[in-house]
Amino acid sequence: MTVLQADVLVVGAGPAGATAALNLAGRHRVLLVDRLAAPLARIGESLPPAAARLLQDMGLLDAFLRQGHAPYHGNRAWWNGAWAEHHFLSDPDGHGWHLARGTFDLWLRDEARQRGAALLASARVADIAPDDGGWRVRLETRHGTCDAAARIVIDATGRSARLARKAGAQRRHSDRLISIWQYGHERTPSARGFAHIEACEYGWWYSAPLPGQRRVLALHTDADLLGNTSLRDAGWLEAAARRLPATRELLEQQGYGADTPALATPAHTAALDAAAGPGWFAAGDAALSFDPLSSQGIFNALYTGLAAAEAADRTLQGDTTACQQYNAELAAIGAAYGRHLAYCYGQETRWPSAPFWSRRRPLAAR
Ligand SMILES: Cc1cc2nc3c(=O)[nH]c(=O)nc-3n(C[C@H](O)[C@H](O)[C@H](O)COP(=O)(O)OP(=O)(O)OC[C@H]3O[C@@H](n4cnc5c(N)ncnc54)[C@H](O)[C@@H]3O)c2cc1C
Repeated sequence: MTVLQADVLVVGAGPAGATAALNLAGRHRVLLVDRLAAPLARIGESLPPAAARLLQDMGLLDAFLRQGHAPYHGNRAWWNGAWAEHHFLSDPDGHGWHLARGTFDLWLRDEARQRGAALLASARVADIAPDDGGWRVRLETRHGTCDAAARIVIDATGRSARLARKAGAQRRHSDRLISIWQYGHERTPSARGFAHIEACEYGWWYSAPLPGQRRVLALHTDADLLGNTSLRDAGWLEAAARRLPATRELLEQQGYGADTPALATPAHTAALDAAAGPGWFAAGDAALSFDPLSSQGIFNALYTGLAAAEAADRTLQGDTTACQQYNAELAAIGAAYGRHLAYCYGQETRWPSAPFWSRRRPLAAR
């Protein structure tokens, strides 16, 4: 059997994996593998302003700006019975972006390839085992099974954290949040470029304008709080959104009409007990998955993809401290995120005994 040889094998070509690969390519032999032929259309489109600095540092900003993503000027939230607005006008980095997500993910994947990473798409990792100081990985492709050998692996498989768990790391979930979402069109183009959020007794709603007069609408609630029949009714999500005072007003103003089926996707907070070990690093959602209320998931994927690339490079050069430092950095990011999230949920106090909100109250306040 042919064995593909690489210094670094990156599994998962989402934002984290593609970023890790493009930052290592040219310096090392990089193999980037993804089970999908091309990224899927998916929710997760609000990119905060600070991402511009990261993209600039990686030499990607000019190409990114040519892609026509919609400007994201801030958030408007109906939270605790009042409007809270956060404008990026005062942000030194300027505005953020509402991404055409498929275009963005595909472009990053392509950048990795152009910088010299070998891309193997439609290939799934079936097994991984330590081998000769590195790793041997079994890949299932459209043309059959093949093996890859690498000195370092980067797990960028998203929420499944497939490789890190195989390497012995444990993934800890903090809640059971899910998102039910769908796309639609809007008759009136969104002039303000704001993300909209509205809290309700069983969770919170989100909507954002997308390029091309499109809009995403989503409900975030705990999996056990969603009625069994909800998803079987095609019009349920939009009808429920139109019963909420602030979201109804937004959808009416924009002339929104849903035109895709509603899909459910996991959106819980989770983290690995270790984000790296001997010869492996986890980046993006694989290491730390964020509640979408934070709007930090893609930024975190870019940041940790870059950090994992740097740690892998140092390890290949014989630095034995890179793994430990990476773990410490990710633990600090996780702790800061946890404090910020608890603060945001703690600001909504209208339904203290509702399961969704009481589960999110700090232990000391219960
Ligand atoms: C409801 C919801 C809303 C969100 N909204 C936002 C938002 O507004 N802003 C924001 O910044 N973030 C948001 N996010 C989070 C954001 O989408 C993720 O944080 C981001 O996609 C993480 O990137 P990643 O590369 O780590 O993982 P992913 O994007 O999940 O990529 C993982 C890749 O690994 C591949 N893969 C998985 N297993 C294997 C395998 N065994 N073999 C080969 N390939 C494999 C997959 O095909 C995929 O391409 C949201 C998330 C959810 C759930």
